[in-house]
Amino acid sequence: MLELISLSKTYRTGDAALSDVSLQVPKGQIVGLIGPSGAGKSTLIRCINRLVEPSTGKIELGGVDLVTLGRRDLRKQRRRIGMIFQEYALVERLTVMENVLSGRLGYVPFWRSYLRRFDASDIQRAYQLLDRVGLLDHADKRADALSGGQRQRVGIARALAQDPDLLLVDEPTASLDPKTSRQIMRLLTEICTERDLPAIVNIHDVPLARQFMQRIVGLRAGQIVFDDAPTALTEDALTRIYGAEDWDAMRKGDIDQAEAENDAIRQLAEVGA
Ligand SMILES: Nc1ncnc2c1ncn2[C@@H]1O[C@H](COP(=O)(O)OP(=O)(O)OP(=O)(O)O)[C@@H](O)[C@H]1O
Repeated sequence: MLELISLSKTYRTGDAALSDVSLQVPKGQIVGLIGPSGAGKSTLIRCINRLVEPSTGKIELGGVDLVTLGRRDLRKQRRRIGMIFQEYALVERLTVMENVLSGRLGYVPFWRSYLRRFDASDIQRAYQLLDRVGLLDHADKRADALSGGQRQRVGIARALAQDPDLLLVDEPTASLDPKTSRQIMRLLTEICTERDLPAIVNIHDVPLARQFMQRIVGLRAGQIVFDDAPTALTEDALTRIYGAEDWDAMRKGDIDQAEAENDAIRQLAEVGA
């Protein structure tokens, strides 16, 4: 389980990005983090893996407080946290297999990682993970030869190669088309259930969050203003999270996008007819 206890972060500039945030994410639960720009979503995720130092509060993962760790222990604990990024963060010139194996680098001694020598068991596991994300046939391809959706699948397999106790996922579908986005979200939710993994997903797309998340946490100005099941995410709740003006604009954007998709499907059907 992941537990945030009264977490606050004020940047040196004086920006209070998080104020007294408390949150428990049990094993196997996937939580969607939504909120307007500047609400503190990235700061929250970055505090958990200590890319940003929290100002006050505790972050416990399976009972270990991540905030007070020294450098060495922090490196060890970071292995337990799998990160998945919007822009995939793959090494483009390496193969799919090598990218997945890089998830093991925190576990192998430096000289072996330098020579990129991995145990047979690591390699076998990487094949299993590639099979799970549907990329077994692409193991030897270079990462830059893959589509966006395939790259994100490699990103997921790499995070799982770490054998993580937590997944932190930063806008995983922001660079993908709507259909591929749904496939990636489905894969992520299935994986969290199968592995009993807690996950926090920073997600801008409200309809996608509603469709796939088990729980939604809404941040506004660094505070949790909504924490409930997707079914409770009413227009009122969304107005509370985003403010009336922004939510109206977002809703209109979603309707325009859905209409554009329907138009495209209709036109394609007409061409095919
Ligand atoms: N490195 C930094 N130094 C100073 N202030 C920062 C820094 N990073 C973020 N902030 C401020 O902290 C607040 C929260 O920012 P954060 O990036 O966490 O929000 P967000 O919800 O992830 O926004 P977005 O959806 O636009 O990515 C904002 O006011 C932002 O300006």
